Amino acid sequence: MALIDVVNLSKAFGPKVVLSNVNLQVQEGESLVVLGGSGTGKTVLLRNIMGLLTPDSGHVAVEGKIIAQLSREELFNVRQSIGMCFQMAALFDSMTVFENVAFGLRRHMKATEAEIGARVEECLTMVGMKGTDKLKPAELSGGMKRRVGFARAIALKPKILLFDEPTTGLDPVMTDVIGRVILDLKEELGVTTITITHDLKSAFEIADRIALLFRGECIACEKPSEFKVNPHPVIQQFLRGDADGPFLQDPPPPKRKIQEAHS
Ligand SMILES: Nc1ncnc2c1ncn2[C@@H]1O[C@H](COP(=O)(O)OP(=O)(O)OP(=O)(O)O)[C@@H](O)[C@H]1O
Repeated sequence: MALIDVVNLSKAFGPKVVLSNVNLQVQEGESLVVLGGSGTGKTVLLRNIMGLLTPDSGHVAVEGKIIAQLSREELFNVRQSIGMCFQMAALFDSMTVFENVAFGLRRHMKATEAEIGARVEECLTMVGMKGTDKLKPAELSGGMKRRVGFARAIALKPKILLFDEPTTGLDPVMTDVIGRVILDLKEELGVTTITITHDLKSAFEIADRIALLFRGECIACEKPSEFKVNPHPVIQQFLRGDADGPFLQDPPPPKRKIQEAHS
């Protein structure tokens, strides 16, 4: 049985169909990377997995439990097993790094201050942020903020980690650092991960399998080596990062000659 099972998932907002019959299975310990153009429903997929959105049809099951059918208490328990790493880290600006990482522990665990302190230090060490506990988010770089967000997400020892565009806005070197941190977390903690990214280099490093969403449908979900050579024109255009091809709904502006562009 897959740990995360997305079955014929469809979701629309008014007339806008965002996800249409999406099927994805993620096995325990596996790392799935979800690619897709802007606005193709990648975040909507994660929000359905977390039970923050309800499918119009189809379902998401986590450990065999259909998310949309759970009671509040059951959903709360399933969410405890999922660590969410939000786009741009989403830290509480008024709190220190320590308080940000301790936040979930204080709310969900009956632990002494010493136990909380030890767990916060352990999590910060795991993401290479030891010694930053007294800093405020404003004092951190973008990459450091993401790592603190990861530390907060792993604090409650989740079985599943969801990363929503963990490298957006970071330079290529920091993007690589974040990719390595995700790999380390997966290996050290044995967690199952779903990562949404636009960064192909990290995608190929992190993924056991890569899925591509296109116009609401999942058009591929396969090993990186298979994905790379999949002849589907949308996949090949996405890999090339080329404006010409079937990927864009509207045709791209015509290519101008270099001379014209500089005149
Ligand atoms: N709660 C909502 N109400 C109405 N429309 C929504 C809602 N959530 C998402 N959408 C729409 O669904 C579409 C897909 O959004 P989503 O955030 O999943 O895209 P994405 O693939 O994650 O894009 P990006 O890569 O740009 O972050 C968008 O057009 C968005 O406006």
